[in-house]
Amino acid sequence: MLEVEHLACLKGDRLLFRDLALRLQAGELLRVAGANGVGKTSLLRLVTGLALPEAGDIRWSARCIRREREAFHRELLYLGHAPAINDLLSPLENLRFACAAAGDELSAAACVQALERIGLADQLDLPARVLSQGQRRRVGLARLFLSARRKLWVLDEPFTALDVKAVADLAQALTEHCAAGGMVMLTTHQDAPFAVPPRVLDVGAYAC
Ligand SMILES: Nc1ncnc2c1ncn2[C@@H]1O[C@H](COP(=O)(O)OP(=O)(O)OP(=O)(O)O)[C@@H](O)[C@H]1O
Repeated sequence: MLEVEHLACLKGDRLLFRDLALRLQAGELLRVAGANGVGKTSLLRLVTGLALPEAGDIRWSARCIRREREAFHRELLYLGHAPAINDLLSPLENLRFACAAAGDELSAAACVQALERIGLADQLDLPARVLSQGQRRRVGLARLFLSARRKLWVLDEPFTALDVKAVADLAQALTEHCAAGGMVMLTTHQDAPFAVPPRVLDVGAYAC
């Protein structure tokens, strides 16, 4: 379980939010909502341990994520709002690099399968710089199909630039991850076709 209590986020000299609390249990999908600039991305970065809070506690399996950083990160998949892609590399090379950097030893065949599943069968070997925005997004999202063992998926605007079918497929993949005992925490400004509407956390309710 992910537990957050009394969380405060400072940017420069501005307190974005304070006293934010959330709980995410196995099987749950949480949508982090709020206006532009309210602090959704900032919250995701705090929860993943990529940024430090001004105040508050973040626990994974009842342990502080700062003290158990490595164990926490083994169970976490974080995809930021901008696809982290090297333009000179192909989708396959990018995916293999991202997996290796995260400590996942995966075969080329498994990566090819994930890219095919996300709809990039015809772009496997193209340099990433020629890909469309939606295809670039898909390169990053292919990691979802290789990350079932990572319980917590934290996704910043995963639906951006995807076409209607890809949005539906992604919503299905996230639902399946939760059904298998995983957890998803995401931001999105668009309505995604989830079979069951996700629980919503409004960051604006904690704004300063
Ligand atoms: N040095 C700084 N001083 C003051 N405010 C800052 C500083 N750096 C960032 N900010 C503010 O912190 C906020 C960061 O917002 P964040 O990216 O978390 O918002 P968001 O809710 O994800 O927005 P969006 O919906 O646009 O993606 C913004 O309002 C930004 O203006």
